[in-house]
Amino acid sequence: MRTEWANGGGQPPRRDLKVIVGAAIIRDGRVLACARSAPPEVAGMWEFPGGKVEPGESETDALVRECAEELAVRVEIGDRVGRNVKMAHGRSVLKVYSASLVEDDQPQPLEHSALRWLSAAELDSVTWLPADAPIVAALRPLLAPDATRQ
Ligand SMILES: Nc1nc2c([nH]c(=O)n2[C@H]2C[C@H](O)[C@@H](COP(=O)(O)OP(=O)(O)OP(=O)(O)O)O2)c(=O)[nH]1
Repeated sequence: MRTEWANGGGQPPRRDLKVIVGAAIIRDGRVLACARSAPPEVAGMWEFPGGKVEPGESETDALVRECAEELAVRVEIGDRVGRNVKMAHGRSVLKVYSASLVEDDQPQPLEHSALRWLSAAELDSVTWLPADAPIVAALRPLLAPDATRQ
């Protein structure tokens, strides 16, 4: 007998699916990229600030918490950017949202080794974590085309 699952995908729903959220913080036509400081295998690669959604937490709440912890900033969360990206053989999924800084909050690299504001033309000047590639592509039209135009 064939089993139909409520998610309609023909796959058993994963109770252990880990959701990782990232914030594409955009200011003056540039996005904030953050260099990971750990673990060693990904140190120096670039990502969006964020992390795991904790049990009972919404994705938006997780982003607000992670941006405060990692960058000491307040953010307002906007629309999704790009698609869900499956990671770790489908055990986790990356979801990125656009975000804006509240007032004049200035990001501080509390957990990253460097921060950079990138225009569309500068997006490829850093090495992103591999899972971020489709997100970076979807982000491009939302940014200023080069570093001089805003
Ligand atoms: N934050 C973030 N993580 C990403 C991105 N792309 C990507 O593959 N990841 C991966 C790296 C990690 O394996 C995982 C997130 O882990 P993390 O260490 O940042 O999450 P966390 O702050 O909740 O971790 P923890 O130290 O509290 O356990 O997702 C991205 O753009 N942003």
